Amino acid sequence: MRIVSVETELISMKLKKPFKTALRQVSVADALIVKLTADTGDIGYGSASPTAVITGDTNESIEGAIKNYIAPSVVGMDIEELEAIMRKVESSAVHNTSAKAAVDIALYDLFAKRFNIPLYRLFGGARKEIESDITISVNSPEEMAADAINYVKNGYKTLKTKVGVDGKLDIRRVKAIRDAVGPDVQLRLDANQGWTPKEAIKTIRAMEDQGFDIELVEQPVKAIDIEGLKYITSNVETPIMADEALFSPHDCFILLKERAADILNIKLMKCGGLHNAQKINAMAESCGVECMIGCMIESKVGIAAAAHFAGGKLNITRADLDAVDLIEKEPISGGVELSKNKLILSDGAGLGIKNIDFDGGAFDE
Ligand SMILES: C[C@H](N)C(=O)N[C@@H](CCC(=O)O)C(=O)O
Ligand SMILES: [Mg+2]
Repeated sequence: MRIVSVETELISMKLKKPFKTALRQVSVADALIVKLTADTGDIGYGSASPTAVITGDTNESIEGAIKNYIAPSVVGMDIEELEAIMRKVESSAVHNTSAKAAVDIALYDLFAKRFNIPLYRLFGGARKEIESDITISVNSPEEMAADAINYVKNGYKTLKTKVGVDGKLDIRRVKAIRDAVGPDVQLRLDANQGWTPKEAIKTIRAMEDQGFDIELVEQPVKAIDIEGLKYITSNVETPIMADEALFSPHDCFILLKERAADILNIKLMKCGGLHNAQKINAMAESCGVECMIGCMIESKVGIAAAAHFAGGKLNITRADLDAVDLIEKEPISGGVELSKNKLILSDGAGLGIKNIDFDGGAFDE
């Protein structure tokens, strides 16, 4: 099964409500869909999302990297030589992790189709239902509490609360949510690099003292500040998760060696796809560190790939794959179906994507 062409198409999907973090605000989810076609007519789908404030990748850079660097390195290759193809993708350009992830996902979709099995079974077949949290954008304490109540009504048991915009106000935000939802809902926080190390320790300790019962805090400080991250991890009781500090398998090695975080957040757009995600998860597991699978504001193709990965691996103990529930009108069918707070994986071959609607047409299986 040889790869004969690589096509890309941009889709823009309106969000149900603006998504706001300490780093950015966005109302539309853009995704560059990749379609790999093999000489047998089989198709592999992938997807990349531009999150310039985190990965540095934009729609234009993703499209350019795929067209001019990554696609020429995979066309003509036999999908059964997956390891060799991955080396080519990796060495086609440095960085550009979102573009690499899109092609990597499409390659794994095609590879699993070649052997006619669902992708999660290829990764280990641990489970076919993944429970996700849902994100509460950073807003006023009152608006965040109202959002929290709605999400709990819709079946969510874990709320990922965005903070990182003023430590003192963040305490009021989290208090309002805890008071609104009661003690049985799990709360995790994501500061998206918004605090200094000292502010993080002060804020997290205050939340501990007030009994907010926080499951974990994600990326409290700047991505490059590994010492600061380690300082926080060693000085609070609440578990700390690395997100923007973890892109590559090498970043994972440093975080594990330094014991800078308690838990790791793997995202395909940061690490360059499923190939590196497996390396990161294996390294973490061998050091006794659990991983969460996360996402950007992504298409259902990217979410399906991440969910299939989580479905294969027992060391992925948490999922933040809520983008699929933030989009107003879903243009993609198959891959994964949302049932309240659970993602149910497709048993079709590969990702199980059935159809992708674009404004002017469709990619059909
Ligand atoms: C969407 C997901 N719940 C999430 O919060 N992801 C990122 C931010 C992604 C973005 O800005 O698109 C995270 O920091 O965990
Ligand atoms: Mg995060």
